[in-house]
Amino acid sequence: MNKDLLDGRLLFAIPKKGRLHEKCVELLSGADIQFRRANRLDVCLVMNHPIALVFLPASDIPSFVGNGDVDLGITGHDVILEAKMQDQVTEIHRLGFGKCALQVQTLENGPFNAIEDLAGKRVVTSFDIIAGAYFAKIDERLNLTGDNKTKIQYVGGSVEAACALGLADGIVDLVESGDTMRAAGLHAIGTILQTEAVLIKSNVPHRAHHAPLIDLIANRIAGVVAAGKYVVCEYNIRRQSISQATAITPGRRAPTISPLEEEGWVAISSMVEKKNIANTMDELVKIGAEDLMVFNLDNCRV
Ligand SMILES: Nc1ncnc2c1ncn2[C@@H]1O[C@H](COP(=O)(O)OP(=O)(O)OP(=O)(O)O)[C@@H](O)[C@H]1O
Ligand SMILES: O=P(O)(O)OC[C@H]1O[C@H](OP(=O)(O)OP(=O)(O)O)[C@H](O)[C@@H]1O
Repeated sequence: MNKDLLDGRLLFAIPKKGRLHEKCVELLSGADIQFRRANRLDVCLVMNHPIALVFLPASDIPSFVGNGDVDLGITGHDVILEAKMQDQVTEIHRLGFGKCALQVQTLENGPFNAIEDLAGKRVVTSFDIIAGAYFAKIDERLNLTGDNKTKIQYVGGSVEAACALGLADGIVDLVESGDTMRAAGLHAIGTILQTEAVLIKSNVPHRAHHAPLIDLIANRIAGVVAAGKYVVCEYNIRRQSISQATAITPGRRAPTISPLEEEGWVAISSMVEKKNIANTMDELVKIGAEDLMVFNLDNCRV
């Protein structure tokens, strides 16, 4: 692509493959950031904003944003810490996907069942910076020095195989459902951190002229994320139950309450967190709510 085409455009880095890619593309579509990516091309122009998307490996995005080569990016919180870029980037929003935990794991029927048991032993991981810092603190606490310190070895993938192959006494790897860990005969003996995908911007000052466009995109993305988190719950209820009903569905600011044509009844409409909706409906039915309806949101600003 001709470099002049990028002049003046905000550069926005998106994971080019892997766990986060598909969700990012959905998020861009929800925020009406329109693009057509030619086959195998890693840079593409957004049609309805002065933005160019740059498709990069998730693990490279923190340093591209942190060094000011691109303005905005989406990647995992874990990846930012692993790249030691937490002071060079600002995490604008958590995005509610790519949620998992970075855990210390050992063989289920093996001798190492606590973090302290692993201190001084061999740990294999793709997160050698985070795991190194974590075990350095444990070594220090246990006064392990020199050759007695925990040995951290980097591998690029298939970390879960390292214990069974006899290469490691423990591993540090991401766990979401736990299927990979269980299939490899491992169990978790400690959690180093919880992570999810985040929208990040560069702290490099020469990128500051893009601030209004960054705010616009960040607000749109926040709207799409919130829309995925909430539903709208509407129901009818007797007037004398309003205070109980509003305690169950307080809404974000307050519920909307409208009179019904039928004497003594009102309709209440309120945003409810999706994960609580089944319990909320049970409680509403118990206090006499009728005609309950739940609607998904396509988009919102809250
Ligand atoms: N099982 C998972 N569940 C949820 N999020 C995950 C999971 N695995 C990884 N992630 C998140 O996605 C990020 C990228 O992981 P992913 O495995 O897709 O890497 P990748 O850059 O595509 O590397 P690779 O090419 O080795 O697969 C991780 O750093 C983490 O934030
Ligand atoms: O707890 P689970 O739901 O099983 O997820 C955990 C697995 O997901 C990630 O790998 P991924 O499947 O993305 O493949 P990778 O090993 O190629 O990175 C991670 O490295 C684990 O192996």
